[in-house]
Amino acid sequence: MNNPILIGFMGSGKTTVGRELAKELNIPFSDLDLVIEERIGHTIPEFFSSQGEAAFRKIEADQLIAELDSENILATGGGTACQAVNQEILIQHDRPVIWLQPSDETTIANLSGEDWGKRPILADKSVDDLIALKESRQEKYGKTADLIIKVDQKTPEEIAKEIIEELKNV
Ligand SMILES: Nc1ncnc2c1ncn2[C@@H]1O[C@H](COP(=O)(O)OP(=O)(O)OP(=O)(O)O)[C@@H](O)[C@H]1O
Ligand SMILES: O=C(O)C1=C[C@@H](O)[C@@H](O)[C@H](O)C1
Ligand SMILES: [Mg+2]
Repeated sequence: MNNPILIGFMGSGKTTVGRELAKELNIPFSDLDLVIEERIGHTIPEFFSSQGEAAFRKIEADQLIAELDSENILATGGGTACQAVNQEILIQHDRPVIWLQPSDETTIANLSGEDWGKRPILADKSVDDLIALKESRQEKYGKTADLIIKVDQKTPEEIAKEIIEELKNV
């Protein structure tokens, strides 16, 4: 099997479900955000405030290519699949790209509390801004996705199992 790549908006569960999927399939897991944090020696919010988003996007694109050299299940960052350069890479690759798709309500619930502050893109943003950003990105995720998985009211384990079933048909 070509191991899947998870895409989707912040809080859709890419990291959480990716870990579960890797456990179920007994395949190593990589999380692009975490690999980048190890590489730069700072948290992503720290890097955004010192170097800015454009610098982050360069490293993200570079690290995406590096991660695709491995067979690990890959959880991308929330903006990875929205960058044109990354879309090219994801489309050309023959690994299945899975879009985790939550409702607005689930997105807000998943990002409330601590998780909001860990995402620099959300700094100083309201809930309405968050929903507008999510809406503006939908078409971009759709462009690269081979499979859409709706995640509302499902546990990470259930989502992982559904992905495994659906992958048999991709
Ligand atoms: N299916 C789920 N059921 C319950 N909680 C969930 C589910 N999926 C994710 N969460 C929770 O939502 C929060 C965000 O999840 P996660 O970090 O996996 O999202 P992400 O898509 O990786 O976000 P980012 O794009 O910012 O990396 C976490 O606190 C996680 O525990
Ligand atoms: O949605 C985004 O643009 C981001 C999501 C996070 O996963 C990180 O990759 C970073 O905070 C940017
Ligand atoms: Mg994540």
